[in-house]
Amino acid sequence: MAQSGKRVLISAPGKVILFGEHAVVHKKLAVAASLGLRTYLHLEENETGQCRLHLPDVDIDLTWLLSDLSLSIDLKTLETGHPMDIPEEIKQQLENWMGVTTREAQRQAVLAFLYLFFVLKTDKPTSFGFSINTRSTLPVGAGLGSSASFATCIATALLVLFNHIPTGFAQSEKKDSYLDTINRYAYKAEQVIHGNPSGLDNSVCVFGGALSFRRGEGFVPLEGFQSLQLLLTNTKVPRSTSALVAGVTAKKEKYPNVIDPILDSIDKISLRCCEAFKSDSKADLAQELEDLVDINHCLLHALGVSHSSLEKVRTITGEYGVKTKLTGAGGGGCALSIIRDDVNVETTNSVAQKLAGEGFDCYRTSLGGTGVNAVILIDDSLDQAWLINADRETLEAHAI
Ligand SMILES: Nc1ncnc2c1ncn2[C@@H]1O[C@H](COP(=O)(O)OP(=O)(O)OP(=O)(O)O)[C@@H](O)[C@H]1O
Ligand SMILES: C[C@@](O)(CCO)CC(=O)[O-]
Repeated sequence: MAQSGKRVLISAPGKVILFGEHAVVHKKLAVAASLGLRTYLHLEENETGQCRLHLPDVDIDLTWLLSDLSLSIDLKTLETGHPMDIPEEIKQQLENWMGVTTREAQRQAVLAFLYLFFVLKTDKPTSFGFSINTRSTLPVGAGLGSSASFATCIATALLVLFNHIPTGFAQSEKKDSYLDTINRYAYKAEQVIHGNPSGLDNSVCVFGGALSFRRGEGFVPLEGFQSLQLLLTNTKVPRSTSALVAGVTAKKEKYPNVIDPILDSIDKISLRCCEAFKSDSKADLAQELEDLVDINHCLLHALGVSHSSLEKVRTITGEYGVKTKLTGAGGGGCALSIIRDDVNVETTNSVAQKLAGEGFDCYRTSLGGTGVNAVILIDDSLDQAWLINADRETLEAHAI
C-alpha cells in the first residue's frame, strides 16, 4: 500500500466520576478525573483513495472508496443542532455505509465516525486516502468513559487529517483554543453515541486532570486535588448509558418533587468534595470522601441505576471497611472504592482477590493524568500491527 503524508499516534484518557453522575445531566455539579487507562488511535494518510476504519475493540474493519462517500445534503450546513436531528434521507444514506454492523456498540462507533467525517472533511486530491486504527486499554461500555475517550481520539484524528488543527496542537501556544475545538467535536460524537450527554466525560478526556463540571458552565480544575488510591472494579455486566440516562430523566419527569431533591443532594455532595480537597488534613479528606461515596451511591440506587452486581461489590469491600460507589452510568459497569492511606497492601490485595473470585476485573490506576495528545510517528516500526499487539506499558510510553 502506498504511503505518504501524516502518520500520527493520538491518545486520550478515560475518566472516573468521583461524584455527580446522572445529576450532571440535569445541570448539577460533578467531580471527575482522567485515568491512566487510555484509547490509542493510529492515523495514517496514504494514496489509496480509500478510507479504512479498523476498530478491533468492537470488531469493526470497514473500507470505503472515498469517492463513494458523499451525501445529498452537506452536513456542515446542519452542524448547529443535535447531530441526529438530520433528515431521514441523510440517516438512510449513512445507514447504507454501515455494512454488516449489527451490534449497537458497532453502529454507534461507526455512526460517530461517519458523522464527524462528513462535518470535517475538506477537498483533497482523488488519490487521497487514510486509515484509522484504534485500540483501548479501557473496558468498553463499563462506566470509565470509553465512548468519550474514543470520541476524543476520532475527533482529533479527523481535525488533524483535514488540517483544522496542527498535529502539534498539544505543544502549540494556541493549545487551549485547539483543545476547545477538539472538545466541541468530541461532544458531537458523544451525542451520536449516547443521545443526551452532559459533556462531562469528553471534557475530562480532552483536558485531563481533575475537575468540577456543571453543564452549560463548563469545567473548573479541582483546587487542591491530590491523587487518590482507588480500586476500580468492573462487574462486566453490560448496560447502555443512553438507556440509563433516559430512565433517570423519565423518573424526574414523573416524580419531580421526589427526584429533584435527590439531584440537589448530589449537587451538594460534589460541592462538599470540592471543599474537602482544599482542606489541609489528608486524614479528614479521606474520611469525608468515604462518607460522600457512601451517600452518593445510596442516592444513585434510589434513582434506579445500581445493579445487584454493584451491590455485591459494595458488600465485599464493606467487609474490609472499604467504601464503594458505582461510577459512570451504573446499571452494571464499574464501581470505585476509596483506599485510604492507612489501608495496608495485604488488605487491598485480599479485597481485589475476593472480587476477582466473583468474576469481576479489578484495576489499580492513577488519576489526573494528561488529556488528549498526539505524537508524529517517525519510526516505521510503529505501524498499525504494532498498535494492536503492543502491551499497555509500551503504548503509554509512546503516547505521553
Ligand atoms: N475502543 C473503542 N472502539 C470503538 N468504539 C468504542 C470504543 N470504546 C467505546 N466505543 C463506543 O462507545 C460505546 C460505549 O459507550 P458507553 O457510554 O455505553 O460506555 P462508557 O463510555 O464506557 O461508559 P460511561 O458513559 O458510563 O462512562 C460503545 O458501544 C462503542 O460504540
Ligand atoms: C451518566 C452520566 O452522567 C455519566 C456517564 O459517564 C452521563 C453524562 O454525564 O453524560
